[in-house]
Amino acid sequence: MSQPSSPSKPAEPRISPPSPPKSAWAKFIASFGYAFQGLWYALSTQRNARVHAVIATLATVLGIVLRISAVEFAIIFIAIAGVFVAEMFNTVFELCVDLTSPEYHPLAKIAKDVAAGAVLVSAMLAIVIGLFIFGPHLWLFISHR
Ligand SMILES: Nc1ncnc2c1ncn2[C@@H]1O[C@H](COP(=O)(O)OP(=O)(O)OP(=O)(O)O)[C@@H](O)[C@H]1O
Repeated sequence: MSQPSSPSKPAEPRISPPSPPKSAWAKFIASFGYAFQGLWYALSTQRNARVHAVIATLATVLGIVLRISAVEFAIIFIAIAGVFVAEMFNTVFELCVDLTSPEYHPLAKIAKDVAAGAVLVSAMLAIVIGLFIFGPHLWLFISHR
């Protein structure tokens, strides 16, 4: 088992402590703000999340160019969201592990590796879905040229 030379240090979040919102509405609105801060943290610190964002944009443009159906778009968006959600939970696990086990620990390794494996499963499923949806459209597009 190879040990990391120094376990990864999570990027310090540049998020100032929230001041407690007053009304129920203010709390509700603030919760959206916190969620967007989390989304921005994942996109700005995780290279894989940015790669997923680029692939998701390309898949959407390809869907428009190939005029895939609404149902096919819905399936593509579900696949895209699945990969993003897996990547964000992977980030959560990495941060929790780094917080609780900054030194090397076999269980920390397993936790991080399993979380990364979940992202891999969702990405492989997205590739299969992409092949099933775009494959026939691309075939028609190419064969009619
Ligand atoms: N505290 C630790 N104890 C044991 N092994 C660790 C520890 N931290 C990291 N590792 C091992 O190193 C690997 C890489 O860890 P790291 O935190 O850099 O994840 P990563 O997938 O490279 O992160 P990112 O998605 O941010 O690039 C983990 O999958 C795990 O095998």
